[in-house]
Amino acid sequence: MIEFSHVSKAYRGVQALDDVSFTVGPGCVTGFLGPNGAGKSTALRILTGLARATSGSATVFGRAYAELDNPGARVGTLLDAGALHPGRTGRETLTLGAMMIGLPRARVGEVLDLVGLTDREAGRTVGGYSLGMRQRLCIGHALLGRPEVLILDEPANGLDPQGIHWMRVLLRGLADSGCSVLLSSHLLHEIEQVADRVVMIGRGRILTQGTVAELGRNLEETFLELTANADRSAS
Ligand SMILES: Nc1ncnc2c1ncn2[C@@H]1O[C@H](COP(=O)(O)OP(=O)(O)OP(=O)(O)O)[C@@H](O)[C@H]1O
Repeated sequence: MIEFSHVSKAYRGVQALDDVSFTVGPGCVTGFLGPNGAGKSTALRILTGLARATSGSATVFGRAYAELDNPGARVGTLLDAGALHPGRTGRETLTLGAMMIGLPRARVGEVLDLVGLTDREAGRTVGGYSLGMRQRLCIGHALLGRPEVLILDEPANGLDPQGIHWMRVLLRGLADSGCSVLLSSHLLHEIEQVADRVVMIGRGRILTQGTVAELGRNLEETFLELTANADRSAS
C-alpha cells in the first residue's frame, strides 16, 4: 500500500533522509518512531507530494500520491494541524473538504460524531479551538473519504489522555477493518500502545524495523540504544 524505496532528501547542508526503505501494509498500524529532527515529517511530506525526494521513490497504491485519481478520497492525511483556516468553522472546514473530494454533505455530520465534536463546537471558528479540538478536526478531515490508507504526523499532539485513548481505539478499529495506518511520533509510549509494527528512524536513517514483538519487550531500551548509536556515528 505504502512503499518507500531508497528515499534520500538533502536540504542545503542537511541530509534529512538517507536511503530510507520500508513498506506499510493493510490491516495494521505502523508506528514511525524517531526523535525530534529524525526525518519523519520530511518522509511523510515526500510521500504526500509536498516535498520532492532527492532520489528514490515513495508511493501509495504503487503510484506517486499526486498521480492518484482523487487521492483525498482514498488516502487520509494529517500533516499539520496548525494549517487550518482560523476564520472558518469546524463544520465549514469539513464541508469544504467533503466537497473537494465529491462527498455528500451528510458525511460531515457523521465525521463530526466520529471525532466527538458537538454541533456547538462545529459552529465555532477554528481560530478559537484548543489544540486538541484542532487535532480532532484534522483527524476528521483525514477520515472524510473513508480512506484505505491513513498517514498521520504526530496526531496525538495536544490531545488529553482521554483523547489519546480515543484515538488509539479509533486507529485500532480502522486497521482491523483493513486500513493501512502510518502513524509518526517521537513518543515511544504512544507508538508502543497502538502499533503492530514499528519503523525506527534516527538522523535520516532507518535504524530498525519489525513487529513490536520482534523488537523485544523493552522497546524503550532498543530506541534509546539505537538513537544513541546513530548520534555517536554521526559525530
Ligand atoms: N524545509 C527545510 N529546509 C531545511 N532543512 C529542513 C527542512 N525541513 C526539515 N529540515 C531538516 O531536516 C531534518 C529532519 O526534519 P523533520 O522535520 O523531517 O524531522 P522530524 O523527525 O519530523 O522531527 P520532529 O519530531 O521534531 O517533528 C532536520 O534536521 C530539519 O532541520
